[in-house]
Amino acid sequence: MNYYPACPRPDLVLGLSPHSDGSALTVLQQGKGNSVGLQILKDNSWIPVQPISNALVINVGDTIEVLTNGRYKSVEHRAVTHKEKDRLSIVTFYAPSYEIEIGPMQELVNENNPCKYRRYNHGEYSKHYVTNKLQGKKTLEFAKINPGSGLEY
Ligand SMILES: O=C(O)CCC(=O)C(=O)O
Ligand SMILES: [Fe+2]
Repeated sequence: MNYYPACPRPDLVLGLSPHSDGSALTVLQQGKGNSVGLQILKDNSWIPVQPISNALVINVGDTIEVLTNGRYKSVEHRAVTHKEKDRLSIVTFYAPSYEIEIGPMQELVNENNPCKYRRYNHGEYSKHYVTNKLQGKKTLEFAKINPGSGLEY
C-alpha cells in the first residue's frame, strides 16, 4: 500500500521515483476520488493514468520482459504528488518464487531475435532490486547479456 500525503511543492517532490517493477505483473488499484498520481513513460513523455471506478491497472514487470525476450517491455512509471489532495494506491506484485530460474522462453529466441537476457535466479534479482535505488529501468541491466552492445532492448 502506498500513501502519498498532499505536498505544497509537487514541482519539487516526487511521490515515487521512476522505476519498473521487478515482478511479472503488477495489479494496482487507485481510487476514483484520488488525485491523479501514477504516470507512465511513453515516447519520452510522462502520461498520467486516470483513475477509473472499479478498474485495476495492470503493469508489465521486468520478469515478463525477460521471459518474452523483450517482446513485452516492462513499463517505466512514477508517482507524483498533489498540492491539496493525498492519495492511496494498493499494489499486488505477482512474481515467481525466489528459487525459480528465469530466462527468455526458447520459443521467442531465434536468429532474428537473439537472446537478450541471461538466465538468473529470481531471488538474486529481487536482492539486486531492493539493494539498488529506483532509477528508471536501470535494475534490469542486471539481466541483460550485453548491456552496452547497442542491441535493441
Ligand atoms: O502509487 C502508484 O500508483 C504507483 C506505485 C508503484 O509503482 C509501486 O508500488 O511499485
Ligand atoms: Fe511500481
